[in-house]
Amino acid sequence: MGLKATNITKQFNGIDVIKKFDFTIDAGEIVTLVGRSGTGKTTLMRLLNQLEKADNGTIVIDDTFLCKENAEGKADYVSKKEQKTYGNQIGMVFQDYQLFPNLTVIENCLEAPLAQKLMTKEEAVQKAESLLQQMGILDKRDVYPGTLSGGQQQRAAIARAMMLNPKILCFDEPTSALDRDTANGIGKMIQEIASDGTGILIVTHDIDFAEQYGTRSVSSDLFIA
Ligand SMILES: Nc1ncnc2c1ncn2[C@@H]1O[C@H](COP(=O)(O)OP(=O)(O)OP(=O)(O)O)[C@@H](O)[C@H]1O
Repeated sequence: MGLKATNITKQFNGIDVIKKFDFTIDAGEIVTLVGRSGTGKTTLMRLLNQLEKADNGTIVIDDTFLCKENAEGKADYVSKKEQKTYGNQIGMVFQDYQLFPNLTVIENCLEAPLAQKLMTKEEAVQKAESLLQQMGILDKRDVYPGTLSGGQQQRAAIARAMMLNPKILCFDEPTSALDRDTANGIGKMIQEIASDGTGILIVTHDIDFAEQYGTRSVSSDLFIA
């Protein structure tokens, strides 16, 4: 069980960035996506997180499809409602974290589940507090993101991304703005999350980090092989 992307093709301006590529993330594994600059790592992560659309192929998490390859090989996207269901199975932590600056840390966590009416306020607060505790920043629950260090913002972004218990959690360059000690703290946190069965995808240029914390590495040099 986990994420399965099959026969994925993505072009920009008629040029293949990803061509007929198969990719999986199993429950509990930490897949690191490494490779030269401009080879499509971020593009693949954006496809899985609905920020770009695949031209061809199938993307599914467990039994929840985002798109299915049709008879002509094109990616047929499911309805908007079903896309939302898929979206709740996957979370993303952005390189610049993208926390809402005008909301406190806990309000950042509450936003998606309450906007989608997926939890009561009490349930959401309880879940957010427990995640902030796990991330070691419960004392920061009522402050604004701008007052946090980079590592603390990363932890707040992870808590927010985990509010809906995603089966897959993606990180774009999680260590790029962090010193080595802070990066190791995040690496251990990621291992802890994976040990509960969440599948992890990490796009990174940090080879040491990938080797230390990844359980499997995929090279984007293969995307158009
Ligand atoms: N929205 C877009 N429109 C046009 N071209 C794009 C778009 N997004 C990405 N590209 C192109 O797709 C290619 C792959 O970009 P991508 O950012 O996925 O690579 P990457 O491997 O993540 O690079 P880096 O390691 O530098 O972050 C690049 O040539 C890029 O210019």
